Amino acid sequence: MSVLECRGLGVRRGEAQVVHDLDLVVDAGAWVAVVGPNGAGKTSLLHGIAALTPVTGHLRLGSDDPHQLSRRALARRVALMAQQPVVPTGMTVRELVALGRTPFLRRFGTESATDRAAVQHELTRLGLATLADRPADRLSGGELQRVMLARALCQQPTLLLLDEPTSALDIGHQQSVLDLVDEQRHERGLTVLAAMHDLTLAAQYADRMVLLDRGVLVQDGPPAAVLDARQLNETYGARVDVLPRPAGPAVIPVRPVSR
Ligand SMILES: Nc1ncnc2c1ncn2[C@@H]1O[C@H](COP(=O)(O)OP(=O)(O)OP(=O)(O)O)[C@@H](O)[C@H]1O
Repeated sequence: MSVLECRGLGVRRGEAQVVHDLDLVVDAGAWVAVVGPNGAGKTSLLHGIAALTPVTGHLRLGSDDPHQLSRRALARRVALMAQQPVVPTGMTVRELVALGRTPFLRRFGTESATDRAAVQHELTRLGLATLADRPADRLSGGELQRVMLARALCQQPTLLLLDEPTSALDIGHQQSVLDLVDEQRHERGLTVLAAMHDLTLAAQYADRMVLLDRGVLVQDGPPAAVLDARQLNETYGARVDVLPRPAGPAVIPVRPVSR
């Protein structure tokens, strides 16, 4: 059963068509990395799927059109960890993470013991327990990124959309955060669609990669097939070597040797 189905999907931003005629079917429990150069349309695609931006064509989450679901129903199914999170002023880390429980709150917005336990659980798992009472607008970029992931996981979604989830993280936190998402995938069949610039890291976690170029899906397959040096040169204008490694291909930037 597919969790996500896009057929002939289009996304416009302002006057520009930024995603064109995109076909993508994602099965339950898969991890699909969305890669491509700056401006390729990765964020626009994720925002279209999360019903934050209008789309054209066919889009289904299971059998539902996300654009027709109520915000509450949609938030119980899909969580987006945004690339540029909005942090309300005056909110603590715990309160910001607790926003992930909003779709589960009872009438009058009261938190249950289950909601509080879910928040504490994610704070602890992401190493944020000691930051819980700090103002959320006074965190480092990497701390905030982990807070936003904790909030998304609190939603207990079926589909997790990650937009550059590790861009501000040091190498240790990159691995621990992606390991944690992968654990959720195996424990409860979470499906992951993640826009990532680090191709080597993306290849280690995703079992499938889709490559966007100027809004068009140009490659779709296992990382070893998509990460081809010639293709990457064509799409990114990058000089790279691609080395086969047991955990997935490693993409190494190559600087021409100067004389
Ligand atoms: N609100 C907007 N109004 C008009 N154009 C926009 C808007 N947001 C994005 N765009 C344009 O849409 C195109 C796709 O942008 P998008 O953010 O989806 O790309 P991306 O692949 O996520 O890029 P990056 O890797 O730089 O984050 C870009 O040309 C961008 O300038």
